Amino acid sequence: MDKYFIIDFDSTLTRVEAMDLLASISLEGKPQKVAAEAKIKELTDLGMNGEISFRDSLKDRLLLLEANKSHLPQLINALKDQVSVSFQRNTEFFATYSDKIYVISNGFKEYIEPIVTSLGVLPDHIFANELVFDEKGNVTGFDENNPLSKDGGKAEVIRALDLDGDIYVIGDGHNDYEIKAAGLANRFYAFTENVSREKVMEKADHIAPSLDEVLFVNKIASAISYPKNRIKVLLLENVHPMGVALLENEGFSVEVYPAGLDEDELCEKIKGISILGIRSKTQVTQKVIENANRLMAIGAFCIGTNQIDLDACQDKGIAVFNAPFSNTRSVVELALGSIIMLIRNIFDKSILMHHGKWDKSASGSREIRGKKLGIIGYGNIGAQLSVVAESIGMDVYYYDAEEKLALGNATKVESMEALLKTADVVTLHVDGRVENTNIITEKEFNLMKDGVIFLNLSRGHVVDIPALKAAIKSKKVAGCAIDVFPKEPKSNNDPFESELRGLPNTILTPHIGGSTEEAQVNIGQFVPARIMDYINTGTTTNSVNFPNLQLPRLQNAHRLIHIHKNVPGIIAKINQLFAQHEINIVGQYLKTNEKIGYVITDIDKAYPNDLIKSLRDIDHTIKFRVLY
Ligand SMILES: NC(=O)c1ccc[n+]([C@@H]2O[C@H](COP(=O)([O-])OP(=O)(O)OC[C@H]3O[C@@H](n4cnc5c(N)ncnc54)[C@H](O)[C@@H]3O)[C@@H](O)[C@H]2O)c1
Ligand SMILES: O=C(O)[C@H](O)COP(=O)(O)O
Repeated sequence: MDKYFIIDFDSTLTRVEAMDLLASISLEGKPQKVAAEAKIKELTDLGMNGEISFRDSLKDRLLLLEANKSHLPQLINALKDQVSVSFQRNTEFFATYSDKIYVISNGFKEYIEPIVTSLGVLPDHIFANELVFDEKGNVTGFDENNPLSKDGGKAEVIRALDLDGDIYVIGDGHNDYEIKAAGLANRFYAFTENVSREKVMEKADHIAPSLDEVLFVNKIASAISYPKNRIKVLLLENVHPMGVALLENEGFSVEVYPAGLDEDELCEKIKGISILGIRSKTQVTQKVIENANRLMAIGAFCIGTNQIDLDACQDKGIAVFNAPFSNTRSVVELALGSIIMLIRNIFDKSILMHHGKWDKSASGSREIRGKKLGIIGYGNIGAQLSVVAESIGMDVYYYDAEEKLALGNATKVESMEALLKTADVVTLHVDGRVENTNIITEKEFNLMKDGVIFLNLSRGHVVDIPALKAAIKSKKVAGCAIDVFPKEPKSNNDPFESELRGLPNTILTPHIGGSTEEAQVNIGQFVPARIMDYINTGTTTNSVNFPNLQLPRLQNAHRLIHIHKNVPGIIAKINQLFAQHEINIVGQYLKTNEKIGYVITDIDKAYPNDLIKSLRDIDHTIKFRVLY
């Protein structure tokens, strides 16, 4: 049975309503422009939702337009840039199926024809209204005999066409659904790439966020390997709206959740999800990964990735990305600010003031100038803090488990013990690996100077909290700032429990070291960009668990992405298959780490179907996908 595609024009084939665009041209410079444009939009929506008769909507809009023939070339030019993105990329569909595609619109032929014929639609497959002009070229109305100027006109046109085959209607308006309602179409696809109308979507057989989706469900070759709307994204823990918007604009189906989820909840939620976005709270455990049946990538919208079982992800071919330095500066500023507040006992003084007590005294208050700052963990945050602290006069010492270049005049110390004995202020900036659990216990506090200032803005589990409490009570620690806790509430609605509550000169902050507008915007841009690069091109730059490969843009080729266990002979097997099938390799890229191999092969477009199956079937294959 032949399939015919009936495609609407305004807001489906183009991103805009052409009459809105015409209004902005024809009313340019006129005082009534803003009001008339708003009214035209309102009338369009009422008509498209089926809330007023189409003919009334058309008449009223034309009256408001005050259009003239001379406005049309400008309109056509503007419309050329407004062809819907998924239609632009699927010109091959128009070329291959030109005898099966009809554009039927209640708009006007005068501007529709030049746009859709340039896509490859046949002139005699275009049905639309026609404008009527006076002798000065002013639009005075429309051809009232044209069936498309009447309610139910689209159905009438299709009936007259008497097409022998299945009829699939793609449109955003109620008037498109009416074709199906009249019993003239087999399926109605509510097209939502540009506008989503609830009332129309309710009636649809299928919601199509892009033309690719229609082609995909009809098993017609599309310009992209997989419709983006089928890629489900779950974003937890209040990821910044910038990140949400970027992923939505990419066409993914994004679900947002404000808090973290516990293991069991996530095991349920993760099913069917292709991209997971989290922050520091959500534990992505082995069990979660076992339940993740479609997961391709995880974005940690933060620095730390200790909350993710990276090995389990690797074993399942799930790439993990983070934002390694987007909030570094924010943590540094909070650390420095806290040091000043603590060394002057500001918080306790402020609390007294709020209780009406005036305690003016210099006793126990000091400057930070010349004090010895001891940084444990001289990574991105530790090193930046070193520079900033030195610039306001602190004497910086650091200890890192790895060899690190001293910045400015900072002094490298050979052991943590030596650093603890030296520093007036000890600040922790180590990463959250399991081995760092309780690296600061009673023993380490005992090594510190009496009256030390202590900060932890790294991870909660690195400090033994009862030992810290004892050190504060004994005045070994004169002040501390703690931003991270072994157990943190799941959301802002859950209570905060800690032994540290109520202790003197103790600044407790709710894990906000990286929570500034600037940092969250940076992260909201950085992580989606890495994820989209990975999904669209296979690029793994900045992945924390995948071999890092920066890949060129894919041009006129198919990209085969093969993730496998790093065992000998896989590349040979892949290339053997290409040779057997006489496939021309355009480019090949390979990188391995201890556990996995990542091979990308760009090949000529033509390849037999069984090649894909053979590649998937190679022993030790973890994941395989094709991009084009
Ligand atoms: N409070 C917040 O909101 C917040 C924000 C951002 C980052 N963080 C946390 O801050 C920490 C530091 O972040 P970063 O970006 O600088 O990380 P990083 O990976 O750049 O630096 C960590 C450094 O610690 C060193 N290190 C690890 N274990 C050590 C140990 N036992 N002794 C000495 N050195 C050790 C590493 O060699 C590395 O140089 C991380 O735990 C991160 O999760 C917290
Ligand atoms: O790892 C980080 O970047 C910090 O711990 C911040 O985490 P958050 O995004 O959960 O605040």
